[in-house]
Amino acid sequence: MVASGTDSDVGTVTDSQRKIIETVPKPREILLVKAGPGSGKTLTMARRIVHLVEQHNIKPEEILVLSMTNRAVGMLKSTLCSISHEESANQINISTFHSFCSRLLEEYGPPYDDAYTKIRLLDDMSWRSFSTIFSAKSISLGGATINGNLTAAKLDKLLSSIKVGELTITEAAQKSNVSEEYLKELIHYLDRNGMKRYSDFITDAIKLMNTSLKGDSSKWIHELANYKIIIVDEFQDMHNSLLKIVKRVVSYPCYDGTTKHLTIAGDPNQCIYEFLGSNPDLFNDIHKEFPDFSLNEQHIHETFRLTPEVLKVSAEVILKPNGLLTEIHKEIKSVKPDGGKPVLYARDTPLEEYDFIASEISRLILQSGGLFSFSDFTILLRSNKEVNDVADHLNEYYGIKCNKLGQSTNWVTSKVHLFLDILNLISEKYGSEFCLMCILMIMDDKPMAKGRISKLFNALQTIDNSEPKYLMNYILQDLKDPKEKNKGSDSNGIFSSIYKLPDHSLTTSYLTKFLEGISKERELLSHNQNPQLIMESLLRIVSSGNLLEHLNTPTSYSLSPSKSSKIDMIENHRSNLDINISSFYNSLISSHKTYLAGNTEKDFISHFLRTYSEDVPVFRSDMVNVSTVHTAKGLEFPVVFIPGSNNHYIADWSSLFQDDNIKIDPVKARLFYVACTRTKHFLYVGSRDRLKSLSSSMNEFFTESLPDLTSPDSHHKSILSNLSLELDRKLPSTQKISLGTSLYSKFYQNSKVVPNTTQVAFARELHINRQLVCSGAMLLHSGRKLFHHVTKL
Ligand SMILES: Nc1ncnc2c1ncn2[C@@H]1O[C@H](COP(=O)(O)OP(=O)(O)OP(=O)(O)O)[C@@H](O)[C@H]1O
Repeated sequence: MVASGTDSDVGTVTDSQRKIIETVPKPREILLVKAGPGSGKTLTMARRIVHLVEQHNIKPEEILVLSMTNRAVGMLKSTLCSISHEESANQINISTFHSFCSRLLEEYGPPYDDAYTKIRLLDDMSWRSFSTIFSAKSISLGGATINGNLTAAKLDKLLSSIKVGELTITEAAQKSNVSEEYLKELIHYLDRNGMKRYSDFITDAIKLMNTSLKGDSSKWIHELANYKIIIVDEFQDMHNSLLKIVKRVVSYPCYDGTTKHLTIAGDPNQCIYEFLGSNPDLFNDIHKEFPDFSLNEQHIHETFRLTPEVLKVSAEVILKPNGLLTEIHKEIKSVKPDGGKPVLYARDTPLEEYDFIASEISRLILQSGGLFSFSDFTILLRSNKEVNDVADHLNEYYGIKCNKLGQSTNWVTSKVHLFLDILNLISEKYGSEFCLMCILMIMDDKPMAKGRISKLFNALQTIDNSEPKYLMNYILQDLKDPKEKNKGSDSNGIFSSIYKLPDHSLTTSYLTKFLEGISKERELLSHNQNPQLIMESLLRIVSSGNLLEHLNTPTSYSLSPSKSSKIDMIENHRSNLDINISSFYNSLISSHKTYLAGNTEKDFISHFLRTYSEDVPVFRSDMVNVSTVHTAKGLEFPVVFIPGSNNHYIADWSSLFQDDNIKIDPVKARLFYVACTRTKHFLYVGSRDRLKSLSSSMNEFFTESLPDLTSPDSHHKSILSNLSLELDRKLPSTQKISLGTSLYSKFYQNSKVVPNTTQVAFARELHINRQLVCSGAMLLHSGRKLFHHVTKL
């Protein structure tokens, strides 16, 4: 039942939401909120927070909210701002686990351990460079050459096992037959420079919390002892190390001697991160994790997103046959009007399937008179490779522009990562000399470059390196006056003795110019830092020396055999480079917005260097969304396609639609459940088999008839009015709708519908498919033009 919502504190919520919102936050109790897809968990948590502050006298700084993704954090923050005063909403600490841990280490770490004064996130790309630089057959150490015998992958594995405590340094050295001293040096180097991986943040934060409790209460971490309420959203995704954080924070003592209250929310059937260690049974076993806490379990009984028909498919076709139908999923009711059965379509080849998707998109846009826009459509796939392939294909053959969700930070793993190394040097962050080594590797294009870098690293272990900028200053001094190398401190001249002139004059001159550029741009950016100025500085820096050439050259260019494939490679690389540079710039812009909205960092570059990898999807009305199911989690869209017609190429969901005696597959079922519950209105499922050849019960849930927006009877007319209400958009004029409809039919009649191609010989099949593709492309191309025409009316 939807409540009328007269209470100004609680607002328009259902009875079950209201009960959760108003539950008294008892100490040493867990409020366990289990709720299905689209039940408004985010809104319920936001309203609970407001209620706690306004009705239970809880101060905003006594509440900590932890979530898995930056997107979930953003959604909760914006919901909170919309229902309460922005000022008090901003006082509540809502963080992702990683940003909570890294901030804890930076803010509270130094009094306990000096090591916490310098923390730098080592992303995958830098970690790879680290492993590459320090892996070799022979390694320099203490002036001698020792047997290294390490590939980059092997070193990566070794260091990771040491860091997570699976192997001691001695065991790792014995296992891989390398010098223990060398491994020690590398670990020491990472520690000394505060170079941490994400997993280190979690382990170190737990260590810090434990250490802080060793003294009396005056030594406790103030912020943690102050929290009375901990709220964790998307609890089904919790994996072991994150659960450890929750347990540590919840059991952290309070100054007033009470125990904290924990509210957790989630849907056990949306647990799709088992490969990272999350466990769908955690919800049921929660008492084992918190044995001293009492449990108060509550459910939300409604879904605001799913139509009754989609809800039925999710419960009866997906959950029930796979043994996943629980009380919550049985109880849940849709508050929405009927929306028609989901469509199950079968096509023989991927091309036919794309043609169908492209035609449906154009049909719905046209027949709705432009009520739908391209970004209302989302295609959900299982892997990033499928996302890329489908997006490229739709773009190339049908002219559909695609927004690949979750890939807006792809630049992080491209050559554009160089910009991050430069920004680290500009801001003189700890560990920035490692960035300088990475850049030196690019500048030194002579054979044995890696050997020289590791020699430099080894030699540098002996000099005073307590300052983050020591390497840069040191090299500058050495470059300026190499004659001085035998004077002054012992360390003088190391660089020029490794990069000897004249052999390395080019590298030396590149490096000199580069370092001068860094000093100059640092000075300029010390007055004002905004995305445009930063971008200009970066472009000026890379324009000198060979960095621009490095950016412009594809990675495996020199290995490519023929001239024509080299040209293709360059073209492909340049267009990707364009995309990556503009997405880097977009990341700067969106990070700048969050920086201006209030943060703790002293300057914008520091803020950016901490948050650059956090991806918040941006929707573009002229682009269809293409995404993996994992990335689309937590999102909702008006129309969802889940391709699956061809099992050679696209994820094969077909076993889910077979009779119950087919093997139960809960992992696949949960993934499909997340996918199909992203839709607010229409759901299209691709299948290898026609509906009539599936078990007869499937007719009850699916249809092969496409949603009809144009039928003149009142029922169908109401589909468009309902859509306009739900999309919160004005219903297009009758003139627009009939124009779109007639243009669509005119075109549709002209396009040739190709018969089933399975029996046609391979060549002919290709030919026919090609025709089909062309007709699809023309259809959409005209659709696009018509769409603009219709919307202009
Ligand atoms: N009481 C309510 N009245 C009307 N709409 C609501 C109410 N509560 C939530 N909604 C709407 O329901 C939709 C789904 O909410 P939300 O995204 O929070 O669901 P969720 O439970 O987090 O779903 P999922 O687990 O699938 O991510 C949103 O559009 C939200 O605005």
